[in-house]
Amino acid sequence: MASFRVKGGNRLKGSIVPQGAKNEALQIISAVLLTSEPVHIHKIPNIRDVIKLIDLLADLGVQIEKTDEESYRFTAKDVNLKFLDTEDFKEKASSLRGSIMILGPLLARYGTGKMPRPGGDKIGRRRLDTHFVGFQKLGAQFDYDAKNSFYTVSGKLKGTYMHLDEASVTGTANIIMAAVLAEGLTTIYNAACEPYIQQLCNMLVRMGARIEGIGSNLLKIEGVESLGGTDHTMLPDMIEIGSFIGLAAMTRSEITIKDARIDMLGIIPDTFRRLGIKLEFRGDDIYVPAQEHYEIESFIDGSILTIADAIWPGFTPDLLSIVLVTATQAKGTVLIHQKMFESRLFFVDKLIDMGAQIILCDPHRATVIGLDRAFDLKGISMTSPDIRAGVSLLIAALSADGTSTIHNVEQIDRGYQFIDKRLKALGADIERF
Ligand SMILES: CC(=O)N[C@H]1[C@@H](OP(=O)(O)OP(=O)(O)OC[C@H]2O[C@@H](n3ccc(=O)[nH]c3=O)[C@H](O)[C@@H]2O)O[C@H](CO)[C@@H](O)[C@@H]1O
Ligand SMILES: C=C(OP(=O)(O)O)C(=O)O
Repeated sequence: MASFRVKGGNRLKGSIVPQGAKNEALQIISAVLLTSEPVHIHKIPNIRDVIKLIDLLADLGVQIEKTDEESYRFTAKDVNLKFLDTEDFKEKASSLRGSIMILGPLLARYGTGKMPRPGGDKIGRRRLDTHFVGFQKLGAQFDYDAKNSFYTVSGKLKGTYMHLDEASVTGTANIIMAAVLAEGLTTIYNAACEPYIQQLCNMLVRMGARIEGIGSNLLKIEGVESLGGTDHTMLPDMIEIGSFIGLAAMTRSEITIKDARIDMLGIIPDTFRRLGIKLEFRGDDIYVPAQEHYEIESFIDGSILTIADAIWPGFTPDLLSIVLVTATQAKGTVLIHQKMFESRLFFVDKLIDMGAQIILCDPHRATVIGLDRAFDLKGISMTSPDIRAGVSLLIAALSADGTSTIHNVEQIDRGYQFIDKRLKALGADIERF
């Protein structure tokens, strides 16, 4: 188990380039299984979950060539489906959430797909019903071996109308990837439409898929016989961008986030602005000036601001922990409402130990009463429970008085590329041990 030793209090300064988006990469890399032709993908983040997925594809027989630091060419000509029956597959596929998205492509192209219960953050119940109900609606047979938590889907797919019970991100991606090769028209209503999904759809269209409604919650997909190769470049990771905004505000730092694709950030910049954080758009860069104080807005009627997660184009749940930690040094009060996940707010105990004023109202809601720098948080020893809580604790530690130790930073490495090295380059005092 790796750890970070963080000496807080340094002001950071400089420019940082966001990595390619983690959750987009997991979809896009899965989609290479849909074609026998080469798919050349750029801006692939060098993070644990993505490396694990690439390894899984290599085990399945996909030819993989690293063409530069952040680019790989994938050719899924001869896929070895026997690997799906091995213990090795079960172990590897169950170690990340994103692996679930190889199911749709395998089912569509080979008529069969298997998967153990996938891994990912332990942040509450994470059901997969949307994925499997969608596959079944497309005509697939579904079997669940409850004893071994093993899912199997098989059959020839036929387009249909479906209204998803929830706008699941990975569920929508999986169903889209199945439908592009199904016979006839598939209509997906209540589809997720995150930038990750838009990017996936745009890539599939370049591969020859016929998809209408990209960016909306109503997708119409006319199945085609086969798909060809393409080139694809990942968007900058919007969750990293939000994390850097929070980090800059908490540590009174002046940071420029380069090439942020501001047009794809939705409500994220305005949500940080509601905490009182000043942001300037300079071309496609986001400049965050050093800020001694920032004041949380109230609603127009004077009531306390609530920041809640919602499906896109609402505010992503993956940034709520970062908003929460950032609010601890703001002036004012905010209610953080994590609607989607049940166990994502428990990390606030550690912030409370550091001196933050937070009331955990219930598993979904926490009220943060900002300290307005009346005093610094103090460094403590803590363990990173999940990827975004981990980064929030890192931000708290970097702003704190004294030294903190954060254990289990593999959680952070799942989604933030070389984070210690990149923050050190901005002046952070952080050691991995
Ligand atoms: C690998 C990957 O891409 N992971 C992301 C993906 O996970 P993932 O695709 O697993 O998440 P889902 O979108 O399926 O669901 C997330 C949670 O929200 C709930 N839910 C979802 C939709 C809805 O309309 N109502 C509702 O309550 C689900 O029951 C679940 O508890 O999307 C999540 C939601 O943005 C992100 O936190 C994860 O980082
Ligand atoms: C919850 C997340 O990831 P995963 O779905 O891979 O667990 C996340 O990226 O914040």
